[in-house]
Amino acid sequence: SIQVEDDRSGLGIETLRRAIADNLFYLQGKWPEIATLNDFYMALANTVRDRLMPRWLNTIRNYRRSEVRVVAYLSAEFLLGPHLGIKLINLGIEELVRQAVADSGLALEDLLAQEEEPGLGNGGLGRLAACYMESLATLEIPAIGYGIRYEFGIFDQELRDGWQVEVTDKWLQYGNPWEIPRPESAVMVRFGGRTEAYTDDEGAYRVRWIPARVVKGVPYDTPIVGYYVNTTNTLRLWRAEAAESFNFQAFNQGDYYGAVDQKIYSENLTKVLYPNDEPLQGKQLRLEQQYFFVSCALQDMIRLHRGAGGDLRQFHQKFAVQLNDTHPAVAVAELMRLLVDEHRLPWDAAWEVSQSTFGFTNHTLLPEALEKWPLPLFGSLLPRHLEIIYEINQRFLDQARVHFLGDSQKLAQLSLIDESGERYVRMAHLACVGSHAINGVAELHSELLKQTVLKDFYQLWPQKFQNKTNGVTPRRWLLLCNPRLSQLITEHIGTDWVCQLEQLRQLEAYAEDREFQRQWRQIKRAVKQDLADHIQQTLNIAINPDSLFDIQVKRIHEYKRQHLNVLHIITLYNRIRRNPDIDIVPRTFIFGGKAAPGYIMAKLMIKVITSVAEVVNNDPQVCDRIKVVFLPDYNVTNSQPVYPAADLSEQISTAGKEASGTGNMKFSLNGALTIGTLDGANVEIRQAVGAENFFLFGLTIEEVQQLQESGYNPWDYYNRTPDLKEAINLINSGFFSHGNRELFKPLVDSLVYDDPYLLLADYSAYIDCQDTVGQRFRETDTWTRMSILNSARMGYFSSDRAIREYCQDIWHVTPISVQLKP
Ligand SMILES: CCc1ccc([C@H](C)CC(=O)N[C@@H]2O[C@H](CO)[C@@H](O)[C@H](O)[C@H]2O)cc1
Repeated sequence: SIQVEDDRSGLGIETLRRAIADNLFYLQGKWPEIATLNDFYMALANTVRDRLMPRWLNTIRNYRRSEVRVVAYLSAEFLLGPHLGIKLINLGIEELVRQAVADSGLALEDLLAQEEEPGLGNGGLGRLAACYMESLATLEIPAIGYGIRYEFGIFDQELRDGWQVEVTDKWLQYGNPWEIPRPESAVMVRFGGRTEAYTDDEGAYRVRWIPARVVKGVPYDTPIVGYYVNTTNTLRLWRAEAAESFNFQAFNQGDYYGAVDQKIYSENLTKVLYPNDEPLQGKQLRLEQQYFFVSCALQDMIRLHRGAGGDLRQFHQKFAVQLNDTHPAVAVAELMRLLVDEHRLPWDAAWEVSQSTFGFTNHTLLPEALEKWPLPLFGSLLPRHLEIIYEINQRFLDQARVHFLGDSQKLAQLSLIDESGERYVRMAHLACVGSHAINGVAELHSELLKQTVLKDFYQLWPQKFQNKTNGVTPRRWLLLCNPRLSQLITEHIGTDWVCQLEQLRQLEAYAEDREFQRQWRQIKRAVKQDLADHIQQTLNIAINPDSLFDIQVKRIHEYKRQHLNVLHIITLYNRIRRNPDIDIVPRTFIFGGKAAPGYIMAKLMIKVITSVAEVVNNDPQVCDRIKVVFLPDYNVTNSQPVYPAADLSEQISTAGKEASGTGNMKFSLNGALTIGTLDGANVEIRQAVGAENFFLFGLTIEEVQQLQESGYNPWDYYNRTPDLKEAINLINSGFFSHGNRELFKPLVDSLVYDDPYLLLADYSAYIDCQDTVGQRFRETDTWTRMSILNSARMGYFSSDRAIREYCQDIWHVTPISVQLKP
């Protein structure tokens, strides 16, 4: 008898092919001959989704078991990237599906390319949250990610005449097969209004909050599949809807706008992601977004806990809640409101629970990125929370007063309320007071936190402070984005490295092996050729795959110093112009990254890159020895072919400014060598790969502080460094701007008169280091050995290692393997 597999779960190639055809017919409602590629993508996506459902529902069943402790990761951003590819890999069905799609007359690559990525984040912080969610599932840790389901994610970037132009990110226009709406789990969120004290039926003093507006929060669940495990955790993203989507009375009175204004107002709440990556905007809608998803999340957790028969006094034993920077920090006040006002726990008991529940991760030292809300705004939007924050502050300062013997200056510095001028609520302080653990994201950063922005808290609670150096998931950032290198690695050391990245160290044995070196080089060459073909097709720029691919991809920001990279390019260009026969190593400089729309200097940095590119790429004297490319719309999808293709990874931020970086890890993992400063995780990468396999340059954090204290005058460096002066003068002359001397004046002036990020001070060391890079690249075997050793020694920088540390030191949770019960 013919064995027919279940259409929904079967993994036979014929069953998969039939399931795709069925979903195309029944879900997309299309005949194959008229179906679009997107229809086939949707049909395939639903076919794959069916196959993860048993894991997902059995994992969810676990959450409800009272004895199961769950990690809740609260983040305003989750930069997930496309789903289909990583789900095929983590389910272990990639080759089966590739065959089934081929049997349907299509190519899997073409369907993968159809997916609109959910760009629900800006950069490092959002992507880290996504890597951590994937590692939590792979490590079989029960976890829920809580965030916002923005209707419009990070803008799409187009370059028009070399300038960034933002285009709305309509990621939901064709629907999203990877989410399930859960209207039955909606919760209500209040805003504005006033509070009222009253005595309850037990005669206890109580406060009620009479809101001005109520909005409905509707959750949408997305499965996060672990690698080769049954655990499939939930990412619960909240969408705002009108509590009353249509006001019939208003309509009857002919007030048609009134009938829907609530709907418009409410839905505006989760309409769009704020595209700022560091500079603060302090807009009311931003605070509303933060409070909205935090209240939804905490109400959801309390419902789950009580649903499992839990007592709220043990809430912290059920949930370990991590605050991903200060964006969800209002959670400290919201949990107190829910426990005290709604569930009538005594203040002290509630505070005990609250502090034991929260952990806080800081991701930036930039003063302009530390969130503080004007008191009037905060008080008018969240009147009850302000009262609670006053109470928390009172009790905290009483404690601090004892410790600091009434040092009022110190108390003012510690206070949750900044009383220095305009009055503000300091969200980082609220997070520190309300959490039992505070961590930075790289050793240097965590040290700087204790010495600078949070030093007073460190003095008060040294035991709370920890370091958790960032990590990246090897499933997306090696197995998925670099299948050829992954295969070479697996052929030599087996497959364990995918979940035990430390296993890569076994590659050290092959670092000098000539045949292995040849294969390693061949794969890098092939990946570079692919990127060259992509750039030729999409940007019509011909690049030489044998040139040194020198890549800097990350958000555009002055502290990341993309403009220092440009100064190197112009310096090389001037060398060629001075002596056209000069023998330089052919280089392809590749940039990518979005600028926050309101960040003028960052936008000017993009323009100077594209302007230099236009001149250098078309200058016959250069004759292709240098090419400069700005890859538009840098996002997760577009970054995946870039990390594997790099020879050189640019990590050149001013020491003390980049909290960690994670791109630096992705590059090294894929065999790129790093040119970088002693900043963020560069320090630990250099320690891991060996100083001899890392191109270090620049001022250390101590030297930066000394120079700034001793009075830094960039003009002196400009004057006494001929190559630097010539490069800056060339920009200033209008040479790259069709003679327009005004265009880049703001950039040049900021450098020669102010230079807050010390580019001019680091210029000479950078150029010298780049010359060393060029020489080393000529020594092919040496470079290949260094490249192999870089990959071999990146095991520590797996997000699995980071998550194991969070589980052990902050969340105190242990893995639970999921049984697939029918
Ligand atoms: C209020 C606007 C805003 C938005 C985002 C942020 C994030 C904290 C910025 C961010 O993404 N920081 C990056 O976080 C990464 C993950 O830890 C680090 O690797 C980067 O060094 C850090 O810049 C700050 C301020």
